[in-house]
Amino acid sequence: MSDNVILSARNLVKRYGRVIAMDNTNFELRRGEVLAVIGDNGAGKSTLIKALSGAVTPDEGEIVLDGKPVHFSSPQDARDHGIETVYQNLALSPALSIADNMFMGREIRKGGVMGTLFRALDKKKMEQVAREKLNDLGLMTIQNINQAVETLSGGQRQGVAVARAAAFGSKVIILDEPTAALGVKESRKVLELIQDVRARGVPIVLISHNMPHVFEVADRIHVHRLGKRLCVIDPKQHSMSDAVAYMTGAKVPEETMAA
Ligand SMILES: Nc1ncnc2c1ncn2[C@@H]1O[C@H](COP(=O)(O)OP(=O)(O)OP(=O)(O)O)[C@@H](O)[C@H]1O
Repeated sequence: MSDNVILSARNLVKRYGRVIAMDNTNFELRRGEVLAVIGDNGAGKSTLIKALSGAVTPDEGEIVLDGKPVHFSSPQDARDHGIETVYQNLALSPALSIADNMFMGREIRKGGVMGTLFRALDKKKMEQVAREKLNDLGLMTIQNINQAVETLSGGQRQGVAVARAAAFGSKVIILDEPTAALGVKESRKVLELIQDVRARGVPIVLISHNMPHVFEVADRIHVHRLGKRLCVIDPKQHSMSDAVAYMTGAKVPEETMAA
């Protein structure tokens, strides 16, 4: 397998009783790219993403991260390996502040006995780092880092979730429908953020039903159909109507990009 590939999967299978959610599917994410994953409802995109992010254990098949086979036992295990997934709804805890959300599960403790024995949090340090990370990604339209996340706009929330994923040395960021609940302006911000993250060299998997968004930011498009990857297309060589036709089976792809 080429060095250019950061995350791949081969022949993944997942059965739920008689339903085959993944039917020998393959997957390949290259370094530094935005790979969109598209497919009709029930095609098996979520199951694939859950397998890549440790939320589902495949019945068969192999996942390779950075050249090494991996078997994730949980989403936390996948995170520990550098795969961050931002789900549309589950991304953040609304009642907690921005800084607390950014450091959830990775809190910075105070030095000395207060930190080691009493596990006291270094709030100042966390606020400072959170501010820096948001600033880096051009997200400082947020006024107050101690503001509860529930008071942010949808776009800002997505921003915080993506910033959190991007801030902690992730190797891969998976975004599940990041613009689905957002207005035009907020969607634009999130699309810009995706491009910023790519510019920093972090590859992104973008699951989306929004064809204009997919065509705007994706370097390649993985088309999923009936539980497996049907083809990978170049958005510069194919139209949105081609993509939809492949997804729905109205058209069979003739040639696809090397996957
Ligand atoms: N936990 C489960 N138990 C039973 N069947 C499941 C489960 N998860 C997924 N499936 C089935 O597997 C198939 C693929 O579902 P999946 O959610 O992966 O598709 P999807 O492409 O993400 O769909 P959508 O775009 O509608 O979210 C569907 O037929 C679904 O009903």
